[in-house]
Amino acid sequence: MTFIVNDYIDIALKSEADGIHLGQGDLSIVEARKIVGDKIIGISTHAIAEARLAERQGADYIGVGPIFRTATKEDVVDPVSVSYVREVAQSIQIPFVAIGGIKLHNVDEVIAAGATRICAISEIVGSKDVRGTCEAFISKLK
Ligand SMILES: Cc1ncc(COP(=O)(O)OP(=O)(O)O)c(N)n1
Ligand SMILES: Cc1nc(C(=O)O)sc1CCOP(=O)(O)O
Repeated sequence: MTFIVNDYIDIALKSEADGIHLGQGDLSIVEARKIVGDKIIGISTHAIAEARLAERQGADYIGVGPIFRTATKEDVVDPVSVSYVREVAQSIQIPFVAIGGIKLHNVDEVIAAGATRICAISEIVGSKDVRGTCEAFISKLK
C-alpha cells in the first residue's frame, strides 16, 4: 500500500511516508522536491495551467477537481466539470486522480472523459456498505 501524507512534509519524513500531497497554496513542487528527494509528490490542480506547471516542475501525479460540487471541502473552487478531465487526459502525461463530488451515479461520466483513477470521500464514508461501495467503484474502473 502507498502512504501519502497531506500537506505536512515534516510528518511525511518522520513517518517514512511514500510521498506528500500539496495544495496550490502550499510549498511549491520545486521546494518540496529539494526536501523529499525521490518520494512521491502530488498536487491538487483546478485548471490546465496548474496541471501543466505541475508536470513541468516534476510532480509525480496531480489531483484534478473538483469535478462536481462537493460539501466535503470548504475552501474549494467552483466545479471544473468533466471537461477538465478530458483536457488533462489529452494533454498531460503524468498520472492524475479525478476528485470532488464523484458518486456511483456520476462516475461513468468521469471515466468516459478519460479518468482511470478517482477519489471519492463522502460517497464511501457516508455509505452503509463501505466495502460494497468500494467494490462498485472498482468494478467500474476495471
Ligand atoms: C484524499 C485527499 N485528501 C486530501 C486532499 C487535499 O485536501 P486539502 O489539503 O484540503 O486541499 P489542497 O490544499 O490539496 O487543495 C486531497 N486532494 N485528496
Ligand atoms: C479533498 C478534496 N480535494 C478536492 C479538490 O478539488 O482538490 S475536492 C475534495 C473533496 C472530495 O470529497 P467528496 O468525494 O466527498 O466530494
